[in-house]
Amino acid sequence: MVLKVGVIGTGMIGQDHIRRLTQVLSGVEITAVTDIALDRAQSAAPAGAEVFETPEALIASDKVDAIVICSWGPAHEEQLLTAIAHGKPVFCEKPMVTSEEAALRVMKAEVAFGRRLVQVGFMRRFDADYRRLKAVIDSGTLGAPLLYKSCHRNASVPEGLYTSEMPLNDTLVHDADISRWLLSDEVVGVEVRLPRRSSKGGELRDPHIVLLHCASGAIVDVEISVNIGYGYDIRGEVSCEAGIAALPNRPATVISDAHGYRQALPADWRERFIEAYDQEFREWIVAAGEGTATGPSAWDGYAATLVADAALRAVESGVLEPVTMIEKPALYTDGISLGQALREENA
Ligand SMILES: NC(=O)C1=CN([C@@H]2O[C@H](COP(=O)(O)OP(=O)(O)OC[C@H]3O[C@@H](n4cnc5c(N)ncnc54)[C@H](O)[C@@H]3O)[C@@H](O)[C@H]2O)C=CC1
Ligand SMILES: O=C1[C@@H](O)[C@H](O)[C@@H](O)[C@H](O)[C@H]1O
Repeated sequence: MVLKVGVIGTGMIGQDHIRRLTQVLSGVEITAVTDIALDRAQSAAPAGAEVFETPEALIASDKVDAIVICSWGPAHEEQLLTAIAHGKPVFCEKPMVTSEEAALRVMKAEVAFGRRLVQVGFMRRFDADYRRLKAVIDSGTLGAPLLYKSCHRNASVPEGLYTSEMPLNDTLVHDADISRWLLSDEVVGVEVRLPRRSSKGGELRDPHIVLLHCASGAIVDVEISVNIGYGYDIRGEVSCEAGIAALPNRPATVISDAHGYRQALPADWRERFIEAYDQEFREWIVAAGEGTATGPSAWDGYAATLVADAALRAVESGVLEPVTMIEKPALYTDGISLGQALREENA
């Protein structure tokens, strides 16, 4: 069976996902696209795909079995709710939504539907290096994880379009999600420290140091730098009781010249995570073909949204801001996490 997919939002990542769904992966066909900029949808539409004027019309169409949302974060909620109302599996780029209330509405709709339909685009979980790092931590050979350092450095962001909230509600969400997943923990509090402001990026608040306090007591130390200039540099190192486990540097040709030994860095997320996005969609196509979703869920989207909200509050307050989650609905229960186990043990 070939999965018929409609894509909403044909900007940078929408076009990259259209490329992988048409040129790289099998078992899938793009039958529909839409964008508020209709001319962009028209030029991005693969041969044979219909260009719809609205997301609602695309989602309702019988040409579409499943949806891929690549519009801007604030537009995601309405598009997710429409897809759920039609009972169609939906892949939604991060951030799932941009407020706690919106995340609760999406989960409520999915829970009422009674089956998982939503997969959120936290592609790091599909990256082979992150998967190997998690396997080491889960094996327990290094003992309990105590600290995780996560460096998230973008070469540049578009001046004016990328606002001072976005390092926290658009970029940090990846670190929040990967930390919860790697450490099998939950974030219970967030602090933010603002170092000297980078002169690149005008009025943009950059960089940020964010401390995520986890239920187990582990602390995650995140550097978000969005105008680092030299490339897209993603690092991660977990300090455990009996050793350290770290992401390797990406393999690249070693150049020797008058400047010494060098290895190229990826330019941006498309290059660094190319295989991760491919794998994320491979797994999505299988689940969506069965009328459901696996991988990062609406619950994970909710958890990351709470961290972003707390981080934005922490910038204003300068103190540790608590993160309080609702009880996990049974739809999202996939075994007890380490954080939950420790909380119960300490109760
Ligand atoms: N997982 C990842 O690594 C990445 C995720 N993203 C996420 O993907 C989303 C899109 O990001 P980009 O492609 O970089 O942005 P972009 O600005 O290049 O593209 C967004 C597109 O969505 C369209 N759009 C916005 N609102 C719409 C609506 N209500 N209905 C239909 N179309 C609408 C815009 O006209 C634009 O063409 C964002 O949520 C972003 O955070 C982006 C880059 C990497
Ligand atoms: O999701 C992404 C972008 O939207 C975001 O702006 C970048 O900071 C991230 O590194 C990238 O993965």
